[in-house]
Amino acid sequence: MLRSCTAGLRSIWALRGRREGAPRLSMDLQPARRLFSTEKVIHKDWALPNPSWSKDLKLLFDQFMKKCEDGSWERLPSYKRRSTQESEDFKTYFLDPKLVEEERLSQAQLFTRGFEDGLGFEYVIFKNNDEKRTVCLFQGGPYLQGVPGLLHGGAMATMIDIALGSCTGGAVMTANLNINFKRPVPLCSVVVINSQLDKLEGRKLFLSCNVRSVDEKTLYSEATGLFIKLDPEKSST
Ligand SMILES: CCCCCCCC/C=C\CCCCCCCC(=O)SCCNC(=O)CCNC(=O)[C@H](O)C(C)(C)COP(=O)(O)OP(=O)(O)OC[C@H]1O[C@@H](n2cnc3c(N)ncnc32)[C@H](O)[C@@H]1OP(=O)(O)O
Repeated sequence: MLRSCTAGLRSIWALRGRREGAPRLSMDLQPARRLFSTEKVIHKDWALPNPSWSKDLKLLFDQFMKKCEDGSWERLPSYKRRSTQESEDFKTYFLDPKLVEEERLSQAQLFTRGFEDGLGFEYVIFKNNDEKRTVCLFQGGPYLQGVPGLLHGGAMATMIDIALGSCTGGAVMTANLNINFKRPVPLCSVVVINSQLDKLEGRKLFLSCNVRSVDEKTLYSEATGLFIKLDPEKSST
């Protein structure tokens, strides 16, 4: 585990070194470059391998990509920002312009995608629509440390929330999340989150998941969640 983390960090530092060593642009060109690279970052799909991914994560990714070939599974792309359609869906419920200034909103991004490659949340989600379940492959980086050498429980809870949410569809909010942390997760290791939709009752979606090691021998966590489809007649704020 430690070896893969060190290798990951080494490649991050190597990337940084290259970036820092790159020739600087003149002052006049920098704003244009910043705008261009920001655009590229916003539209980049982050649920794809990068040099910080461990051998385990790449191997599992390849296995699931194979399962996608017959159409039974699909890889969910992941962006730093919500799509225009998703944002419009949620604006219907959270319309109060006093809450967040438009300028601040334009800076908003999914916080799990706010880290440099390998330092935070590295993950990809695969969905099986017929079976109403998803598999999330997650490698928690060194900036997600809680107890020394271990992944912070809040980081795990975040990924569980996202994994359960990926089994829903449309505009939903988490109403309840229950997690049993059974074993601590080593920092920089890869875990597999298996989530499923158990029951749909009106606007209520009942979901559950388990978090296991790649070899499936260790059960790290079990969780249940209640998600509520937002009611267009109600404003939540
Ligand atoms: C989400 C993005 C999706 C994009 C998709 C991208 C691709 C997929 C990839 C990745 C997925 C990403 C997933 C991200 C996940 C992140 C989610 C969050 O972080 S959410 C922030 C934290 N949650 C809050 O802040 C909620 C705060 N609470 C509320 O706003 C309301 O309470 C709300 C909307 C949850 C419900 O309010 P009401 O007014 O619409 O509905 P009422 O009438 O109160 O409840 C409806 C039913 O649910 C029960 N209910 C509500 N809350 C309950 C609770 N806590 N426990 C038990 N039952 C509850 C009620 O008893 C009622 O049941 P009866 O219909 O009468 O049978």
